[in-house]
Amino acid sequence: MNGNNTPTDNVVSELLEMGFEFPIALAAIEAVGPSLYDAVDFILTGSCNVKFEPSSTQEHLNNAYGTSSREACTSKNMQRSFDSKDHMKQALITDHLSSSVKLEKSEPLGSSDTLAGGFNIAKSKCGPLHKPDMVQSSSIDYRKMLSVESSANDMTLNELPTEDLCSLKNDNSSFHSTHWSQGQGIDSKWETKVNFLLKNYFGISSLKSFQKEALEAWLAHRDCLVLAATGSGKSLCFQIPALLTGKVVVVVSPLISLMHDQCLKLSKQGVSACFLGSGQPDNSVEDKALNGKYNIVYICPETILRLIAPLRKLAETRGIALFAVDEAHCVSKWGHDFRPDYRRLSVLRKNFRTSSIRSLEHDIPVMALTATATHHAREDIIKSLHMSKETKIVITSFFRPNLRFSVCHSRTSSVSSYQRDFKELIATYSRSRIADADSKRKSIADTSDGDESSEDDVYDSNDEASSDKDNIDDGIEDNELSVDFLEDELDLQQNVDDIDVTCGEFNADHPVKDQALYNPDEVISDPVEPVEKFRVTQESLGEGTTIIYVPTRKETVRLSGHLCKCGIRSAAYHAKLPKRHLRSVHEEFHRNNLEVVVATIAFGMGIDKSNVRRIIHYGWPQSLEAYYQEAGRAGRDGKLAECTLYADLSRVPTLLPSKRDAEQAKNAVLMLSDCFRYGMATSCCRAKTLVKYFGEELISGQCFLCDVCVSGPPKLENLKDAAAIFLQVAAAQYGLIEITKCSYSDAIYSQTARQKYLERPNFNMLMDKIWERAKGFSERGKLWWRGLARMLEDKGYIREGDDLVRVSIKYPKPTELGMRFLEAKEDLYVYPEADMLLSLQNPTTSTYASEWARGWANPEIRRQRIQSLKRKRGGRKKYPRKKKVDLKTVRGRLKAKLVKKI
Ligand SMILES: Nc1ncnc2c1ncn2[C@@H]1O[C@H](COP(=O)(O)OP(=O)(O)OP(=O)(O)O)[C@@H](O)[C@H]1O
Ligand SMILES: [Mg+2]
Repeated sequence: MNGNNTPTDNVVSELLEMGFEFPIALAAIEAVGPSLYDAVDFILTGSCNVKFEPSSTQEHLNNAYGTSSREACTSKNMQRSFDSKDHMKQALITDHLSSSVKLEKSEPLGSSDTLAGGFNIAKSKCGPLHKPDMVQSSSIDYRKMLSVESSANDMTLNELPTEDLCSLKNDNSSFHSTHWSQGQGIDSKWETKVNFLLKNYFGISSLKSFQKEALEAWLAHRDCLVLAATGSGKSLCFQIPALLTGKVVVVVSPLISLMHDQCLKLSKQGVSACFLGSGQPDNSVEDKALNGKYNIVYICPETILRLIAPLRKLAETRGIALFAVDEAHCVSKWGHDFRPDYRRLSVLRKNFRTSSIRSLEHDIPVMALTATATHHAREDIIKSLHMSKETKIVITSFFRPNLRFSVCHSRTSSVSSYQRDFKELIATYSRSRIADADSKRKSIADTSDGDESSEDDVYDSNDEASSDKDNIDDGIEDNELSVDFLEDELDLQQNVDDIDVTCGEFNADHPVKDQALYNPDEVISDPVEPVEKFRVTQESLGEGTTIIYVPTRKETVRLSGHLCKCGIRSAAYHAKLPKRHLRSVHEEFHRNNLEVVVATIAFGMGIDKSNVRRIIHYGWPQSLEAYYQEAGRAGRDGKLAECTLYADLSRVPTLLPSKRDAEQAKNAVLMLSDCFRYGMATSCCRAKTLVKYFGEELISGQCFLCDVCVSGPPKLENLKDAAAIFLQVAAAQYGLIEITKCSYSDAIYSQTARQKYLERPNFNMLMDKIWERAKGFSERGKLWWRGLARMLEDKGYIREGDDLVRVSIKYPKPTELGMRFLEAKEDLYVYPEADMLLSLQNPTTSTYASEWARGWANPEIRRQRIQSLKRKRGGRKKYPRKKKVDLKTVRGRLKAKLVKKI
């Protein structure tokens, strides 16, 4: 940040970076002064704390977005919001945990310093443990949170006072002693014991087969790599060993919020746990963890590297049953979420083996778990973690039979696209709200009124046709990043912690006692269920929540604003927003108070909410790994859920900026390229493509649900002639064929022209030649040829002339295989892909460069072109003219900055 900037300048730039509009940022600063924290509060919450009731949402929106934002920012409204600021201020660091938190007035709270030390969870008042909103309905007792030591802290399985657990204790006392030795007490009956634990702690009737395999590997003291679909239940594989042995299980996890949520869940299930993040260490929680007070200790990779020595001690005293590396794809440079610290976890293997700790009978096993790792990534994980040669690899099907995948063309990010693409979503939520309880009649009336007007306001069906046409961009190759992408988007490459505590402790609450509460219907279905269940179904998706992933922070704010305007309870989520807001969004989402969260990929790993019905990607994801991981957050209850990718199929996606070395950059392009091909495909089942990417063949051959399975592929075409011309032109340019052999009449170039292009003719040059010479193909736009070139490249007929890796070929050079195809004059039956179909639906008269250039010499043509350009400009966003700005005033300086940014 510039040293000359005033505090106001800095706050405004920060707000702009967060995605807020300039006038709103200014208005907020005028209202609350140059405090970033207060300004964000002011914008996001208006006159109240973040609430997502329809009325307040509307107000919140009016304050934050669009034309109404200006009205809302009148001094009266601002004053009202400002007056209530104190009311919404976060009093304590832990306030963000839950709005259902109950403060015990009789006992004053300590200072926030004390609170930062950690917190204990009181007994749950919630219902069955496996209820999706169980975590939300809990209450946190701050009195207990403040107690330095709770007797429950030391509670082990043996001491839990329920009848069931007493019987468990009697049954399994041998393996709950502090010095339980792996191998002792675990006999052939281990499965019965595990089933007992499953029922009592997790409300689950039996292990899935992959969980059983992973546990068997652990029992045999083997390292294990578990690859199982998102939401399939990988956590149990490392939670059970802690309960079975009474030893500690250390889990490496990448995010504090993820660790926090898992600890909270475990405490409800009767398992004590804590997490140790990477911030300022809290010695009391850390000490207790290292003294073996908790069954499960979650640690972020940086911290575990710091704690190797005390962990070795722990291994010798209470004992460590297992090291689990969760979200293990973070280890791999070939993965989509690489974390350098994960790579250093090989220290675990080195430091916790019999050769380095004498009292150990066996090396402490390492279990790595992930839902998304290709073959390459798997090898990398095993190698990087120094896992043993005997590592057992447990793989389950990646297939999620209840997910309906589809791809739609959309320009995205333009308001007209929002109106068209989210019309159905808005209608769905409006309908479900209208069908709500009578007691909410008033708010229903408000909402439906709002919807009607908003539809009138925002949706104009006439607009659809015109914007559809606008949507096709035959200019294709646009590798330049938009202004939005040029902002600092580095954090988009990573998930974000929406919690600002560095550690926390969670004591075991009572596990489920009443088996009658256990409802098998609510348990997630096995991922390899027969597909018949969902076959040919158009059943409604039903109620539930939606996550929309967008590529930029600005867009989270913009799209969420649009949805709110249309009456949807929606909120934005991205890494730059204050943690308190993020945590609040997280919780309101889990409580079903929010219908839609519009987020960057910061709304990340480990979102374990059962009723997410739709995952919408609004813009190209960066890899299929990331896409599948994010899509996997839908339908965890086993019911039908939808995963839709809206992308501009006429444009080649670009990589978001990030620090990458040459190898990573190459790999990132390859991953993006696979993603692009997934979007373009029209003939292969989406689910099949996705699981194949992870090395699995779909047994049923297709999912019967996705857009391709439902609509079927397009008509098969023989593109032999087009392919031949493309290859001939390319081969002639490279001098690979005798010019006289060209089948089209005048493909002969002058020697100088040939010389000029000989070195490396690019795709556009080839297009000019094709249109110039092969008149029969003039109705096929560049987009169509781009599709054909991609097919030829995939078949190995052409390759990049400069040997660089690109998402879409730039310098097509025929290969030997391509030349053989050309000579053999073979048929080429293919299904046209998405961009080819798009091009044919919106034919444009193709002009080749030389003709186009000559046009400028003709005054009449020149006049027409200039006029048409002006017309086009008129219809587009008008950028502010460079006005003279007064650099002496704050407003002037900010305006100058804004104009510069644009
Ligand atoms: N054997 C089982 N039977 C029924 N439900 C189970 C079983 N094992 C786990 N589950 C449930 O599956 C849900 C998801 O579990 P978990 O969070 O461990 O998934 P995951 O595989 O780690 O997902 P992710 O890849 O997103 O991290 C949990 O609610 C859990 O209770
Ligand atoms: Mg998990």
